[in-house]
Amino acid sequence: MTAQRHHESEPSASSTAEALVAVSGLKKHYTDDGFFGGSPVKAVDGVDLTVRRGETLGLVGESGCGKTTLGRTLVGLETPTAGTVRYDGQAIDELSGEAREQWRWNAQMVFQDPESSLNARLTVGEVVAEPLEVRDWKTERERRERVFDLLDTVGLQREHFYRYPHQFSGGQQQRIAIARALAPEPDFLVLDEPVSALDASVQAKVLNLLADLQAEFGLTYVFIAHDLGVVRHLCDRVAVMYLGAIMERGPAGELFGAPANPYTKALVSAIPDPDPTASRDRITLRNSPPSPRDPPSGCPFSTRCPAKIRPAEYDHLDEAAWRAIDILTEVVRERGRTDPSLRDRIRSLVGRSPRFESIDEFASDLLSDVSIPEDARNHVSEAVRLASDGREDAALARLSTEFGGVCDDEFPESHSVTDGPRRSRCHRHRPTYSDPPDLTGE
Ligand SMILES: Nc1ncnc2c1ncn2[C@@H]1O[C@H](COP(=O)(O)OP(=O)(O)OP(=O)(O)O)[C@@H](O)[C@H]1O
Repeated sequence: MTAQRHHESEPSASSTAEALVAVSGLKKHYTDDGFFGGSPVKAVDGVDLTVRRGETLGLVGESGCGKTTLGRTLVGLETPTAGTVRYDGQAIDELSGEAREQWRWNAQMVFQDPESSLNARLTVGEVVAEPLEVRDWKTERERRERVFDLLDTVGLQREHFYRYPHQFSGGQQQRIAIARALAPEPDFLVLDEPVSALDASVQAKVLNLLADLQAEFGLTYVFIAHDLGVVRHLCDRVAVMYLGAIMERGPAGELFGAPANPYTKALVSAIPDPDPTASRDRITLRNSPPSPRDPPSGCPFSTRCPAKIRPAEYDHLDEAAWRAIDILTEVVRERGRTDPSLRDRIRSLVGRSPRFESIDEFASDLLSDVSIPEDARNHVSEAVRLASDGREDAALARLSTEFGGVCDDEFPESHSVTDGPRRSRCHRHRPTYSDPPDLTGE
């Protein structure tokens, strides 16, 4: 079953006044025709987000959750599969001619790895001047003057104009990349992990430079980062992404101080505490995120969520039993994903694969130390029998009917979680359920 991904309504007229970039129902799916071709990679899968003029919005989440793809789509380096990107109130797919050029000019991106983002055959001056030349901006003399000014702005020297990028350190290369991004005088920059490739000692300098540039030129930033400590320090607001969706968003201080969504709780619990004497429990998430080719049909986080809502009739099952049932469900789903003809090909290539064949053995191993009451155990055994007959869909249906709940079936709506602008996607925010509990100390 594919759950409907309802999205939030478009920003109201009053909020668009302060929105520089607003996206609604945004999707970016990649289709390929390779060996595993078929389902598209749903890198961004229904995002609603506003970036306010002059702010720094942090975009965080585990590797592969779609941050870079979303960032690239915001500056026009990717074309959305669905949804709308508005820049300064204008839908960008409706822009053409000079208006479109102007938007491309206004929205720039800085990439993680400066070395590979700079053309090694051009001098620094040529690299920075390139965007101006492409647009035939003013005279060559004026372009040269502008590049000198930009080098000065990012803390490089005039004589660096004539050198090549490889002659510089990582921090200086990132300064060159920033100068290049600033050349068209943009209002909006997507900074994709701009300091993660740099030495720790240089990171702070580049971050300070970015903060100074923002203050001087009134820039609006989307700051993509893994390092939540940096995001907390630098960003006004934060959006937490998981498997192509925004799970929570709100002011950085509030969101880090009292995360509302179970996924944010887990991420925040992993931020190292600057006070080494403070004791804080970390939430350990099991497994890795599911494939974006085949995301769960309900809540994207449902396969790993420690606060998942369980059916009331199985209140008596303990956490170990639920964990075993969840793992079994994932393994059956994984088997079901693999086309039987592909299974045969793999079998003929690598010999008999226990992963594909002995689900009974796997299940009896998994469940041997777990206490599962008889009523539940009968359903589990029936599901294993169906999977063992190659009827994974029927097995999944059985597991889902018996043990599934709202988190497996429905994409969660975005709920307001404070009086302010905080929003979180989690069924537990519905009045019928209790809020996500403290998840530490598992
Ligand atoms: N051009 C592409 N073609 C096919 N799949 C892609 C493409 N670009 C990204 N993807 C896939 O889309 C998903 C999201 O990738 P993306 O790089 O946006 O994530 P991310 O959160 O930025 O990850 P990271 O933090 O590792 O950079 C991943 O599964 C990735 O493999």
